[in-house]
Amino acid sequence: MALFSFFAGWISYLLICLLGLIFITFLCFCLYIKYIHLKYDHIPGPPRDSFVFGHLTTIQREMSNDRIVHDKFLEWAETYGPVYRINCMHVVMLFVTCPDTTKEVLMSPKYPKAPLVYKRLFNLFGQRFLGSGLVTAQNHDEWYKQRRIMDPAFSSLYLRGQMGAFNERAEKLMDKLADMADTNTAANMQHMFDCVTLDVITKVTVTSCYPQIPTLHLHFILHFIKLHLFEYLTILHIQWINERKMAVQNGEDVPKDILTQILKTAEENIANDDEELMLDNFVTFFIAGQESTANQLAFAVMELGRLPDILTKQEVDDVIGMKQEISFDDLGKMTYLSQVLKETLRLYPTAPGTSRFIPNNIVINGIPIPAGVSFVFNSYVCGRLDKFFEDPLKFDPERFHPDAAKPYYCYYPFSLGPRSCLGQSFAQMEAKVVMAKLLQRFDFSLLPGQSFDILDTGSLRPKSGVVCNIRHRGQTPAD
Ligand code: HEM
Repeated sequence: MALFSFFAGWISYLLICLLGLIFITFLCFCLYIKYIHLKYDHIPGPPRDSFVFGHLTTIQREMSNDRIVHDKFLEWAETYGPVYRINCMHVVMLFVTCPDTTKEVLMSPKYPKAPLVYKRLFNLFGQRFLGSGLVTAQNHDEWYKQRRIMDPAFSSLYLRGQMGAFNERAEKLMDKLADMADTNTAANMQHMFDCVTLDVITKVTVTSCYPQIPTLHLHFILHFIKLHLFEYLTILHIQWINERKMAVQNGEDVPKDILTQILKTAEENIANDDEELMLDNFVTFFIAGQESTANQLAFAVMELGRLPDILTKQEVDDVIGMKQEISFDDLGKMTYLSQVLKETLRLYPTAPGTSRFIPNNIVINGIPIPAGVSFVFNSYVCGRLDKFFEDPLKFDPERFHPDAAKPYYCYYPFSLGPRSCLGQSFAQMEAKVVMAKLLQRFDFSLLPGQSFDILDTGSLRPKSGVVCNIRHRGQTPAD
């Protein structure tokens, strides 16, 4: 009995100590939050939901209520101006729409990507995801080394050489659409574009290994990728990487494709994690190279389906007529189609923003910003602010007419500066080839009753899937 009371006494004593410790830790954390509030509260921003959680409750409510959180960020930008503050516990994020600050920060290598955001992409669901690949690399020197090596695979010369791949893969999609037109089957265009962009990135990344792929069904791959992304990519990529390494070792003539460049990034990596870096970049290119372009195409078809008065067909007919093989020079001549694609990304920036860590004091519009904070540059918000784009919700490709004034640091769907999208030209060439062939061959109309809402899964995509009736050009609906 005495032994029991002795232990019970000790356990209660330990519990009291533990509770005391938790209380003191919480108190210190609250004091730190208070200090952060005092440091940044002179910056305008919406009222906090609570002292500890800051604006997290509102943000989570927006996300869970099937709305897109970027509309809330837009509402706050309209209310609080070119820089406003968001608190998430002890973290402060500043949403910046001031063009001069956007220029100063994004165009400079001095401001690294915000660790808070990009460290989350290192792993996903406990698995290594983008790791230290190009999008997520934090250290400037390590990133620069990778970027320098990857650049040649995205040079204009190399991309010209990829026109065959873009044409061939887009042609496969057209065949599928022709079947659907013949059988009067509605097409989920988002799904169609998901397949074609996966097909293209696979073909272009691993030119020589590619013949193995057609045996796999692309729809199946897409589903599988979504469920078991990392495992799938890892197995496939290790196989491709090993085959290419062997080819290099045997002195074979290897293509200068993305895979060869990825192998080089690892060769030059001083840290000894070269295998991991290769896989990181492989996953990075598959993710970055597939979804955002597919979503852009789907949004473009959605808007063209909504607004049949936007006439893209005449230009396509004039430039490519009946020919199947679109050339690099043809792409440059389809300027109106470029305007349509640019306007699509203004309203629907499929990768909606970027962020930077600010290690020094800075002033925005006369407001002093103390060092140690992250800036968020949100292209969805900028693209929909009427101070930058008049009547912003109107889809109007004339905004990007070659003679129109260029938007000044308020339009950046591919980000800006040294960390801007490496695949921008690749993506827009691919999108143009697919759209030009689609407009050349088919008329499409949206199935009635679909919403035009946006689904935010990190990248933005049309919620409805953009389901269309497809007809051969000139065929009347009753044919
Ligand atoms: C419509 C299509 C695309 C859009 C809207 C887009 C948008 C972006 C944006 C906004 C960033 C900056 C991300 C950030 O700062 O967090 C980025 C980076 C990047 N994108 Fe894209 N992208 C597209 C297509 C592609 C394609 C097709 C590829 C490759 C084949 C690609 C490869 C990359 C890479 C490697 C980076 C990281 C660049 C670096 O930090 O050096 N993207 N992209």
